[in-house]
Amino acid sequence: MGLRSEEHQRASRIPSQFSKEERVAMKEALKGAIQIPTVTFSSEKSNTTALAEFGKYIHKVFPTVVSTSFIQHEVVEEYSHLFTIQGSDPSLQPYLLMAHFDVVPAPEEGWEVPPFSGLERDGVIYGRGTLDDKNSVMALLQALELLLIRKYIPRRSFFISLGHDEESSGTGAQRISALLQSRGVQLAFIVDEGGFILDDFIPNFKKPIALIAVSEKGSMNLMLQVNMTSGHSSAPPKETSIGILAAAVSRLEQTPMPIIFGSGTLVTVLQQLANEFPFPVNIILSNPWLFEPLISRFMERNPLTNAIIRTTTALTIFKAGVKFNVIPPVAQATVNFRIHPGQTVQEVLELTKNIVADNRVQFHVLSAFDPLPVSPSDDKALGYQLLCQTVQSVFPEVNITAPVTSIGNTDSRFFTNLTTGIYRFYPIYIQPEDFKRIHGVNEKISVQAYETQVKFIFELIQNADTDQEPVSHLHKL
Ligand SMILES: CCCCCCCC/C=C\CCCCCCCC(=O)N[C@@H](Cc1ccccc1)C(=O)O
Ligand SMILES: [Zn+2]
Ligand SMILES: [Zn+2]
Repeated sequence: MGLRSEEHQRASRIPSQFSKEERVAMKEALKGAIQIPTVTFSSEKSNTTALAEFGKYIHKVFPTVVSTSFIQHEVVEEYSHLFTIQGSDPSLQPYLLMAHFDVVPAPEEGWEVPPFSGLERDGVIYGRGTLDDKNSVMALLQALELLLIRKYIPRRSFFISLGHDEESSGTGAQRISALLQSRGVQLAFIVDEGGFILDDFIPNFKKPIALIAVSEKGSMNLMLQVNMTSGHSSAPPKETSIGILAAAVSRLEQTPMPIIFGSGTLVTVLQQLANEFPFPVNIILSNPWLFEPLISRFMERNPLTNAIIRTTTALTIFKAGVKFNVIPPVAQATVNFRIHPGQTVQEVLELTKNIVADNRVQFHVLSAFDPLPVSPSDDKALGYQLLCQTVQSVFPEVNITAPVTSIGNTDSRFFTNLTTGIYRFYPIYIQPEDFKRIHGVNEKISVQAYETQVKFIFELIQNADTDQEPVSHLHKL
């Protein structure tokens, strides 16, 4: 794709090379960020002292960003941050880079180092938020700081949105989206957390694959409730609220939602992978419809690939009973569904009621949204192409880039009114065991991976200064 003439790019390009002092400063800045325990416990409870401290911290470590005349910094919804970087060419449509600095809780059990210590061991920084998502927050500001120090003036305007409550599906990013909308902003594209460079994941396949998420699964939190008469445990009824509810949720767990294979990004990934395998795997992968049962059986075995082919059902909360000799009148359970792009909230609700098939069980939808629209990934999709171009230059060993659907949700879902091009991508290698560390124990990032993430943003911002305008796309579903 002719994003911009090579000659023009070369002339004004700032090389992504950082001095030893800069490299030390950037890793120390990340460690400092990890040490601020910006924990979101629930939508009602977060560490607001830490959230405020984080705001002061970014002022301290990125002095050039906050003092540059063409950058406006606003605090939104008390703790979130919006940076507006005014480009020199107002004819170019702006874009948005997003991340969040709240983190999920990290009880110390099982951690090799305290989760908020930011300790470095053997070239690896440990701590909650090193992958999700303080690394991205810090890399965005760090890359901008380094560009500004080198007197870089962007041509294309852009925004940096740093949310404070992504982990509780809060309002920080929503308010930033509303603010941009009230200012009449339309964006060329958005980049948020999500996809990554998958490494050593597929058996007997050693090549890395850059997965750029062009959509997100939908979600539903459904509360199931059973009310029965309470009483003395010495003369129990034949069935209790707990027993009926336990049987209902067990049926849900034992009856996975149907496999939906047909549409969208999965077929594209498989077809791209097909070229990399010898006979007969190449034939199987390039004809996914024909070999659907075989491929599905293989994908079902791994929780990550299983999540790609169906709506998932996760039993996450179970509440009943207060005393060993009292039959509780009420039992409640919450089920978290991640909805495949081929289904809707309504369809999943109906299927769930049919699986439970017990009219003593009541259903209460606590929160829900349908799968997100699919952003374009063709050769005219500016955001997607810029990410591919930057992957190629920063990770020359990665030859396969493919669009996927994110199995988790991101703050970018609140921005669908502002653009059709929403891409979710961490420019880092993730192996299966790293994936478990996100929201798990011993979350960590190597110093080298973090430096490369900064380099990626440094390059992406410069690549975005292309004359190319995005072609208007309708959302594909
Ligand atoms: C052929 C190989 C295929 C392998 C496919 C792997 C595809 C993986 C794609 C994306 C990875 C997902 C990254 C997860 C980022 C999600 C961040 C997150 O945890 N979000 C929370 C947000 C949330 C939402 C609603 C309420 C509270 C919090 C989440 O989704 O739970
Ligand atoms: Zn995250
Ligand atoms: Zn998260």
